[in-house]
Amino acid sequence: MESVHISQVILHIIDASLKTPFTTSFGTMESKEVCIVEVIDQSGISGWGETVTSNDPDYNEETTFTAVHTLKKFLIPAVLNRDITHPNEVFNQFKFIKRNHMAKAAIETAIWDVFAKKNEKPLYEIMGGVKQQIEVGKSIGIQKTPDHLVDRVEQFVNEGFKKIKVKIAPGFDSEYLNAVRKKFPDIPLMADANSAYSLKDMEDLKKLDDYRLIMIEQPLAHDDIIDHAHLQKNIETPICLDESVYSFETAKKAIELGSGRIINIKIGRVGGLGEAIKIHDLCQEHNIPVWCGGMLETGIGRAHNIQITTLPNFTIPGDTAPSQHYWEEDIISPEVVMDQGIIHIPQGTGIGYEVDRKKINKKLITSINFVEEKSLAGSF
Ligand SMILES: O=C(O)CCC(=O)C1=CC=C[C@@H](O)[C@@H]1C(=O)O
Ligand SMILES: [Mg+2]
Repeated sequence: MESVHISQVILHIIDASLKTPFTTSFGTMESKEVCIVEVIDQSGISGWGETVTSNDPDYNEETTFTAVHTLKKFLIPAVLNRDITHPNEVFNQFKFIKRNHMAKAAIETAIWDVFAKKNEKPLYEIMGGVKQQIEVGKSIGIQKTPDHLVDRVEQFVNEGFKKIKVKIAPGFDSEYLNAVRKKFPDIPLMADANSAYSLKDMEDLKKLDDYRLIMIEQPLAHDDIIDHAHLQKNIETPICLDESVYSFETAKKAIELGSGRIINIKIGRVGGLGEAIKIHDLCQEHNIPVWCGGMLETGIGRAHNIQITTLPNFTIPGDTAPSQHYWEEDIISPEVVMDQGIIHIPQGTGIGYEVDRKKINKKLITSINFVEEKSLAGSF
């Protein structure tokens, strides 16, 4: 395989407004600033990634502002004008920087994309993907009433989604799940609590077993694997970890402790594709199924999610709904579409979708161009 030499990086910072506000136990998102990372190889080929941060540090400790700072001051200098033999080495090159995984993933995934394009292969082939199509799930934010939730579930069941994920929190759980199960007794249904509960809620959490959920995602604290292990011993419903598993090491520890039986892999949360593939492989060795979580990405991040979902142990439909579920207009072409709950893997090189510069420019707040060390000067 041909190595890559990144001779230029451009950060395109855009304002991305969701079609429908998205409510979870920690708040409602209507729009966010996204830093689109374009890395340009000396051959002129571009690779693309994006920050999956939001404007507030409500999912993890990062924001788009912190990510742009970390990219400018540390991550871009670490790869600019250097030869990269394989994108697998990039995460290790960043290890002098603690955490900041979403910032790292934004540029590491772009390097995977440009590497695949330069070697004229689809990204899934470089990663060891085995599927030509993937099943798709839909994540639904907290709704005003149980009836509103049932209506949304009905809409998405009719669209053919293979898994329905509903957000829950204290006061928005049993009544809502009961209403959905009454109308849809057999659909593959899961709930995501985004750390809204604690072990003090054990009796409420035990009630979740009444709804035959395929999993309960991240019920307890965002940085916990001990209480989750205790809870898993007390409920039948498989626990799926999201926020708690931010690295290969935390995945290893969570598996050893029995903190959960399923892991939601998010490329941004774990620091990039290299780390995500390592976690996938570890889970496969321990018969822990994984699926690809979503972070309300634009088409660039969505394309990376689709590519990684072709790996064999991604056996549960991910939160990879089509572009039109999020954006009036996505920034890729073609947009991500779904056919009765299935996305067909694009056969183009790299991420398989073209990035539409005109559509980026329509949402552009600012762009920052890095061609050599001196352009890294300046304050923030
Ligand atoms: O991108 C999607 O459709 C999934 C969105 C989603 O469920 C989430 C996005 C971002 C943070 C969380 O609120 C939540 C999750 O925890 O999976
Ligand atoms: Mg989650």
